[in-house]
Amino acid sequence: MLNYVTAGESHGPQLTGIITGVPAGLKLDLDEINAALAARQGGYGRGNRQKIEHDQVQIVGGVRHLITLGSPVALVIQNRDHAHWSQIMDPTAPETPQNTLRKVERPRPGHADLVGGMKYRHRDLRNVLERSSARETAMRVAIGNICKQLLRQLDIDLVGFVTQVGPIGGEQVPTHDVARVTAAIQQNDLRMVDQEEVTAVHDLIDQTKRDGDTVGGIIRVIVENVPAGLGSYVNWDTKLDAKLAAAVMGVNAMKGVSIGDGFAAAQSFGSQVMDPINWDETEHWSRASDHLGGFEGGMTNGMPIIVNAAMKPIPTLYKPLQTADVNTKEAKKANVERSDTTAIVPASLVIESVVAIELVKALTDTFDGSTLGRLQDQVAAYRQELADY
Ligand SMILES: Cc1cc2nc3c(=O)[nH]c(=O)nc-3n(C[C@H](O)[C@H](O)[C@H](O)COP(=O)(O)O)c2cc1C
Ligand SMILES: C=C(O[C@@H]1CC(C(=O)O)=C[C@@H](OP(=O)(O)O)[C@H]1O)C(=O)O
Repeated sequence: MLNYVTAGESHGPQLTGIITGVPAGLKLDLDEINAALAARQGGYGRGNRQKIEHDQVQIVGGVRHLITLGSPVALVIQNRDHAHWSQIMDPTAPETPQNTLRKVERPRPGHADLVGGMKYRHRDLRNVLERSSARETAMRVAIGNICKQLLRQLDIDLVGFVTQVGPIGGEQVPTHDVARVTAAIQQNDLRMVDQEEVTAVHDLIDQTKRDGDTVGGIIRVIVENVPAGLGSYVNWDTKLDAKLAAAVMGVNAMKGVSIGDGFAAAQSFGSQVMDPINWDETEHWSRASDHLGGFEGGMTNGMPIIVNAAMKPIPTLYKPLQTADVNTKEAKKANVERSDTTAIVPASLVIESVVAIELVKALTDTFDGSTLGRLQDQVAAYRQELADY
């Protein structure tokens, strides 16, 4: 089964990622990975860090001539900003007054600073924020894009987009058409389908920034053409909707995950929420609707997967909140580290990525993922079996 680990601090030399279980024989499109990284850097409301970075993936293991070998794939993304932090963030230089400059002692409410310091006995909270920073999500997007490329070889496509920023937007008519959504969101810098909301959201973000405040939002990922029966009802820890929820919640600043109609389903009657089953000669098994977001019993049911994620506002406020110095215990205003006003756009790419990764995990758990060819054969045979059921 595919798995991955990442390492690296926000202002350290680089991010490192290792993916195990990538099938042999997958031809990688490097430009596509780099385009995904560039998209994650963009979006309205980002801070100045992205003017410094120019994220490009280096593949340093597991691939020859752009084709995966079946061995662990190792990836690197440089932190250009490290040049400005080379002493402070040098992994091996001894501690001196010079390289402990820019100590963080006033924890920001909502960030990992205070609890991370308590747990790991750090008195310089930089030791916490450097890793809790969402800089790490650049690597998850690179890994996610490799998974997206693999899914495409199995005719599975997905897209993440923004449905709400602060109070603007909201539940739209669920759209299951990945190509249509992808085309629509490329028309604006908010990855929103509804173009009419875009100007209002720009104004909201501008005003929020002027106020020294921040704003969150809601992201949706839709996935098309996933075969029924991935995941299982037989045990709590085999349910794929639960694994997806954990992966989404594992992204920085996520506070809610729902599938399909999600919380709205709780306000509706059963007749409005269950997706009626149909069988006919051409379509075989199909559903009249997709309120349940493609899941029944923790298993994919063949309908598009719909995952929603609620992102809280960014914790670092330019008008900082009350806190206390972790060393002197004096009441102070929280630390202000350069920051985004909103990161809902990059987060939509990160959520898309973790969903892609989780689906590849499920596929390579269910089928033999040693080689792409065998995986394709097994998935095709399985799809035929489902159609014949
Ligand atoms: C793409 C992305 C960018 C983010 N940028 C910032 C930022 O500039 N400043 C900040 O304080 N938090 C930012 N965050 C949120 C923090 O990383 C996050 O709130 C923090 O790690 C605490 O974790 P938690 O919110 O999951 O509890 C960002 C999150 C994401 C997904
Ligand atoms: C570096 C990225 O996001 C960072 C995430 C982040 C945080 O606290 O999560 C804080 C900011 O870091 P910095 O103080 O260096 O600007 C963001 O810029 C990135 O997305 O590439």
